[in-house]
Amino acid sequence: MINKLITRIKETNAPIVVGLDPMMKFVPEYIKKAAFTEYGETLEGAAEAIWQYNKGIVDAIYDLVPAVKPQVAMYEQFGIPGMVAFKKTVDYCKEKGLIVIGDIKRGDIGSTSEAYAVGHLGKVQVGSKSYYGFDEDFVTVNPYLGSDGVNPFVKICKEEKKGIFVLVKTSNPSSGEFQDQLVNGRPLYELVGEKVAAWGADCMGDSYSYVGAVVGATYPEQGKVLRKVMPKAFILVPGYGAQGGKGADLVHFFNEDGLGAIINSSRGIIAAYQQEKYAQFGEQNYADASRAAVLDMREDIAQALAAR
Ligand SMILES: O=c1ccn([C@@H]2O[C@H](COP(=O)(O)O)[C@@H](O)[C@H]2O)c(=O)[nH]1
Repeated sequence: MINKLITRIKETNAPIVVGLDPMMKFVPEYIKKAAFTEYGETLEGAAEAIWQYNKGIVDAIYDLVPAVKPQVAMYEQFGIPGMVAFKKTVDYCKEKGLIVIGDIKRGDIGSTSEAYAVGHLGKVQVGSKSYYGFDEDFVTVNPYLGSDGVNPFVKICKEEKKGIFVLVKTSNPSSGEFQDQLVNGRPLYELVGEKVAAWGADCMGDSYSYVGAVVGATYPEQGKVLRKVMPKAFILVPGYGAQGGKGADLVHFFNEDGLGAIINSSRGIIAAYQQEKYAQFGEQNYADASRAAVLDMREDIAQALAAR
């Protein structure tokens, strides 16, 4: 899957992942109205609304980008109907040829991590049969329980030819509270970066490992260091757009080959129509606004890379 991701990045010329983080406040009124008319103001109604909203966005951007990243929390808050909408979104994106990165941030003791890995990347055994659960292509993994929380994901990735992105240095303001703590004089995120390189060493695709990392665009200096610590890890970079990250902040996340990073934007793209810059599209054309935002993001990144 890492090879496919790289091929699609080259084909689209867009190292971009569109974050599918649907919030009800982003869903246009006409979509909510239709969903609530059919299902009432219920969890089912909300789930239908976010599914229809997602579908509109995916139809508008699927030819421009290699990948999408549905954030499971945005679906989980609507209980079982929300998780059905998550699965429908995963399947629809895959039908459209998109690579799906499930932002699930899981990681637990080994036996529990194994169940998470089976449920999201692999197949679960039921008697003599086996079934895919959510069946994303990549998932995000929280490594802070140590190797036994990560290894089950790596094992399933090997079997299924899928991949993971391991949280190394997250984009949020308080990420330094623990991640920047010095251990033997070095920040913890650097040690985690070294572990990512080690976990990924025997998980190589043609040029990059399918054990990747998450490093926030909001920490460009740390990104520069981590790029060197994990030269073969693909870096998923959230924090662009709504969290303040800009094209110029991203350049050090890429290797000299122009590859090695994929930049996420969620709110900045899916709720573009609510921004002044794209307001002319209006609510009815929210998906066209998302398409315009992807094109602008692609240009921003291309300019930043050309100027480095
Ligand atoms: O360090 C991290 C890890 C994950 N995320 C996730 O990415 C998106 C960002 O959304 P925006 O709307 O583009 O800010 C969201 O799903 C986060 O949970 C992150 O932001 N930082």
